[in-house]
Amino acid sequence: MRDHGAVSAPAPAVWAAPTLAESGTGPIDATVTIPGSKSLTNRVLVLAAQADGPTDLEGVLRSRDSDLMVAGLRALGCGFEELPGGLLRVTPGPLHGPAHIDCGLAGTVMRFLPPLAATAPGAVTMDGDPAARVRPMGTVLQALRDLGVRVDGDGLPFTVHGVQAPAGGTVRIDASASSQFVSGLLLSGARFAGGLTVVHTGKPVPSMPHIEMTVQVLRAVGVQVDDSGANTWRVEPGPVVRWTDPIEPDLSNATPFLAAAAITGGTVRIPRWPTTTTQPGDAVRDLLTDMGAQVLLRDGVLQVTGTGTLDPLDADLHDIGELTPTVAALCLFASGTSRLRGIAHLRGHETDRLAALVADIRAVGGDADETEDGLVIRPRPLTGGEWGAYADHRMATAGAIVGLRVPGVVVDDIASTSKTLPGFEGMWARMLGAAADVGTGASS
Ligand SMILES: O=C(O)C1=C[C@@H](OP(=O)(O)O)[C@@H](O)[C@H](O)C1
Ligand SMILES: C=C(OP(=O)(O)O)C(=O)O
Repeated sequence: MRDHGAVSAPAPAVWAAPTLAESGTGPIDATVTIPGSKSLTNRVLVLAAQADGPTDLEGVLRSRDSDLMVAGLRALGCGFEELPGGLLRVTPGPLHGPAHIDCGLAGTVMRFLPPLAATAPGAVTMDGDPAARVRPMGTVLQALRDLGVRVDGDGLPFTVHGVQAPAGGTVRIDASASSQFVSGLLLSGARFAGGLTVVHTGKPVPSMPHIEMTVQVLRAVGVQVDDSGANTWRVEPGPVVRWTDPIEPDLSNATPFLAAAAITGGTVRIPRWPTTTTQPGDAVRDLLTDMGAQVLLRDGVLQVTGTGTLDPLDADLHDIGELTPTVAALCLFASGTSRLRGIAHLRGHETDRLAALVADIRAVGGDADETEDGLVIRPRPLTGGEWGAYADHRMATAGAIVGLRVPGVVVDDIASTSKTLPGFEGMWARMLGAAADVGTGASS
């Protein structure tokens, strides 16, 4: 069985992004199979660790972020077993410390596990990559303190001193820097003796679809949630039953492939596109339609075809911030100036994504500026150059998109894609030379 014990950051790997012209295969015409959603996988893993019996999970993502979640839950006392057919069996045990948890650069691990650790008697220390240590964390830790849990530290590294059934109750937080502060508390709320009521006060919470996803998965495992009031969520204490559905593909990870079709006049199809979903990646259908691509969802397959022109965008991405690197790459090839708004919180993502995008766009001869809450991107002819990944999977895949049309783009660390999509380069190469299905298994 795969070792989920230590999931260190992969060594950086320089990658010359292939242009479509170099691939010599004509327009892209590919069907790309996308692995499971990071956000769903890591929520379902946290819930399976609290369930009333073993859960066999189908379609879970295997990547650094999900491996870190598995390792963290294992450290807290949970069992994991690979079953035939790609299933992962999660066997909940009594959760307890002492334990050490490596969060890597995974927001879902660093924000979802402290509230669970608060319910695991003993000391649980958590740390992560150097880049993780500057990500906003204090809100979750202060929330736990306000709930009577002892916590040492205000950011990574920190220690949570868990107890059997912490009292719970009402906690007020400012979640304007990350929706994950709310999701993390809700996901373990049923284990607090009095349940949890989370009240947000402050500027609007970003990434609201991700909180809707949290509410939906909690209800699917029998947890009672009241989200009827604005900025208030109530989770009742009680048992967690088993999750049964296959995990949806990661729609955000599908977006670089769809963007490839849109900017090159090719066609990309993504199977198993859900009819309804809380994944923010589903918004790519509207974004690409607004930009002039042809978008068709039929029989569970999303098909995008580039039409040869791309209109500029003026869009508020507050709810769907994780799509920004893909969208920014698309905007470089639009017919006019694009404005992306509502994404100041991206400064606390894997890297400061606004600064990183501006730096990378300029490095390949482009013209972009940061605004207070977003980006302005003015298309102009691009040249090659080094595209920095900043350890950020979505920055790396944005570089791949740009490189399709611009010779000489070199991504300085393509290995960063292993955060949520290991094997990305192989999938990309096969898309360019694709005859048939582009899965994740085979090497290129
Ligand atoms: O809960 C989740 O799974 C996520 C929530 C969002 O975080 P923010 O609210 O910090 O943007 C999103 O950007 C991230 O990729 C995944
Ligand atoms: C912001 C992201 O990740 P994380 O879950 O680490 O916050 C992302 O994947 O775009």
